[in-house]
Formats: sequence, structure tokens, C-alpha cells
Amino acid sequence: MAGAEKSQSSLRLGVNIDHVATVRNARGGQYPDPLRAALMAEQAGADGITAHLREDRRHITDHDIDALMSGLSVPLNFEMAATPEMQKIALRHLPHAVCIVPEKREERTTEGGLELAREENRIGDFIAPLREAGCRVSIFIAAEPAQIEAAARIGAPVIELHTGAYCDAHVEGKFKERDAELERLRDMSTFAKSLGLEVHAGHGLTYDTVKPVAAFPEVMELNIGHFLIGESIFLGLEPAIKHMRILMDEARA
Ligand SMILES: CC(=O)[C@@H](O)[C@H](O)COP(=O)(O)O
Ligand SMILES: NCC(=O)COP(=O)(O)O
Repeated sequence: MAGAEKSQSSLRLGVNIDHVATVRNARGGQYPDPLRAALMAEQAGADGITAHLREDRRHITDHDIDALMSGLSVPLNFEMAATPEMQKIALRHLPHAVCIVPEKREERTTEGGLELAREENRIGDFIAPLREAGCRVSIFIAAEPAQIEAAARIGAPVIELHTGAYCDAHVEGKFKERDAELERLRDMSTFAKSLGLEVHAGHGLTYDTVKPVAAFPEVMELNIGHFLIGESIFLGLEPAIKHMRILMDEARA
């Protein structure tokens, strides 16, 4: 794999490059190029790249997915809504991983996890061809027993726990709420692992919030994007990623 400084840690870092595309799309054209950022992330030690092809194409585009699929040396984690269009795109590209996420056109960001318990049969049928095609399927869910049990029942090998509520509570200074959210994430990581699921986590993580989540021994992968792309304005992309990697490794030591 590319990236000489790749960590030996059991905790993988997936760098989400969606918001490089957000900046590019603010002016149209081709700059800054998400693939260039992804290749730099590889060099900085990212274990994988995450990209969310939203139905409204507000950031990542179909062309970006083509370019990432042919240009990356590390695995692509393709985030997608559970729609026929996205399933077709995933089956055409066969990325290493697909992560099924909820999507609402009007939302500013992915506000919660997929309501899997309510849609168990549909999502089970939806992921079957992706699994048969060899993609590692994960489901982006809230840290709730009902969602985790549903993920296990439909045979999803991986879940990604939404860390947004924990991160938002930290930013808003609601520390009791933050600690309760963290506790929930910890308990649900343990519960998911006990059901045989591989546990990932992500959304809204920053230097201030990453360590307690990285410390959970059940968590195998963190996906982090918006903060890292923002921080790269101040530090540069490689140093921003390397610092995140250091914090993750410290939490795990
Ligand atoms: C699913 C997830 O948490 C990320 O992919 C996130 O959705 C990307 O950023 P936006 O929500 O801003 O599109
Ligand atoms: N799945 C979460 C992700 O890819 C990154 O989310 P964020 O760090 O951009 O909020």
C-alpha cells in the first residue's frame, strides 16, 4: 500500500474528502481536485479514503468516483443512500467498501443514522447484491440496540456509529450530555462486537473529540472529513492528518 508512514495501529483512519469537492464546486471548474487531496491523504498515512456521492451531487460527483477508483492505492469507502441509482453505481465500480447512509435532500449534513430497524427487509435485500459482489458493506446507524440488532440480522458485517450527537454536545459545551453520548457509544460498540459486527465510527470528529472514541477497543476504523479539510487551511492537509493519526495512536496506546 502507498504511504510509507502508514500506522501499524489496529485502528484505521479513513479520510473523507467530500469537502474538497465542496470548495471546488463553490466556483465550478476542477480546483481543488479531490483525487489530489486523497493521494496526499494516503501519503500522510490514511488507511482509506471515504467519499459520499450524494443524490444531489452537492460535493462529490460521479467523475470524482471514477477518478478515485482508478487513482487510489488505498481502499475507497463509498458512502451512498439506499437507492437503485446508487446501487447501480456501486455495482459498476465495486469499491472495497460501501457504507449505506440516510439522506435527506434538505439537510445540511447527515443528521442521524439510518432507521434500519424500520427498513430491515428493504435494506437487507438492498445490500445482498453488494455483498455478493464482494463489497464490504457497512451501515451508518445511531448507537441504539434496535439498529445494531437489525444490522446483525440482515448480515451486514460492519456498522459505523454516528458520533455527531457526541461531537455537537462537546462543541455546545453540554458536557453532561456529551459524556452520556460517549457512554452510549462505548456500550453500543461493545454490544455490536458481541453480535459479531465490526465497529466503525465517525461524523463530526475533531482533535478535541477523537481520543475518547479512538480509545474504544472494539472500534476498528474512524472516518473523519469535515474537520480535517477545514484544519488543512491552517496546517496543510498532510500535517492535519498526521496530527489526527498521532492522537488516535495515543488513545490506543
Ligand atoms: C455519512 C457522513 O457522515 C459523511 O459522509 C457526511 O455525510 C459527509 O458530509 P456531508 O454530510 O456534509 O455531506
Ligand atoms: N462517515 C463519517 C465521515 O465520513 C466523516 O464525517 P465528517 O468528519 O465529515 O463529519
